[in-house]
Amino acid sequence: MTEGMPAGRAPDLLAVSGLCKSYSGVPVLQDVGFTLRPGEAIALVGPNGAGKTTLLRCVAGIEEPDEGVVELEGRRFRETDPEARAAMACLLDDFDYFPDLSVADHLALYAWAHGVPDPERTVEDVLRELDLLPLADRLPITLSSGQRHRFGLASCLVRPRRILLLDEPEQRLDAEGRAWLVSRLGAELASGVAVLFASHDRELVDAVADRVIEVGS
Ligand SMILES: Nc1ncnc2c1ncn2[C@@H]1O[C@H](COP(=O)(O)OP(=O)(O)OP(=O)(O)O)[C@@H](O)[C@H]1O
Repeated sequence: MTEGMPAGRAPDLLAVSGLCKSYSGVPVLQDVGFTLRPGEAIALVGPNGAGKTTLLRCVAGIEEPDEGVVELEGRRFRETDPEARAAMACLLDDFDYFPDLSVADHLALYAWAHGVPDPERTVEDVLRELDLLPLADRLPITLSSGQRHRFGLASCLVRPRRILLLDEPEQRLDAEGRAWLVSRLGAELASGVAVLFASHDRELVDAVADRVIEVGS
């Protein structure tokens, strides 16, 4: 246990401190800081343009903050560090895929690249869970926006993860999909995965988040 840590408190997985980010001189993030422990969920809330996505992108290392530090288990987080990359599964605005690989092939490649022992089995299980099995052989471009969003969520679930970073994971999901999301995120937390997510869905936030950060206030 870390010196000085209260008994029973898990050590921080992620520690964010002093994050500042401006675009063209206009401040978006000003001195943002928080910590996230295993099995804990933090929701980022706030109106359109508040800075939620910017904060997630800075934490994921996709965006360079003007100031501030992101640490994974006490070490500075670098996207180029394979260990750090292996820990963080992200679904951000700009989910990218290989346009000429089928849904299943894409996910299998992803699982294999992350060292999952039985990629095909893992992919099949996740496709089934997300109702994507009938679409396994389709190209991503042929999916509806909701199906493509499920595909993005699937890409986070076929790989190992200790932190899930999700930007509006509820978007484009139908009612059944939203109920699934609540229960899946609950299962992730129960297994010790930490979740940092931005959301406009109050029900999802209330059901999943241990703490809420109002971004931009
Ligand atoms: N690359 C960029 N260049 C310039 N301005 C940007 C850039 N990215 C974001 N912004 C601005 O930063 C502010 C925060 O944007 P951000 O996408 O982080 O907000 P958000 O809270 O995620 O919004 P939403 O709820 O609409 O998704 C907005 O004013 C946006 O216009």
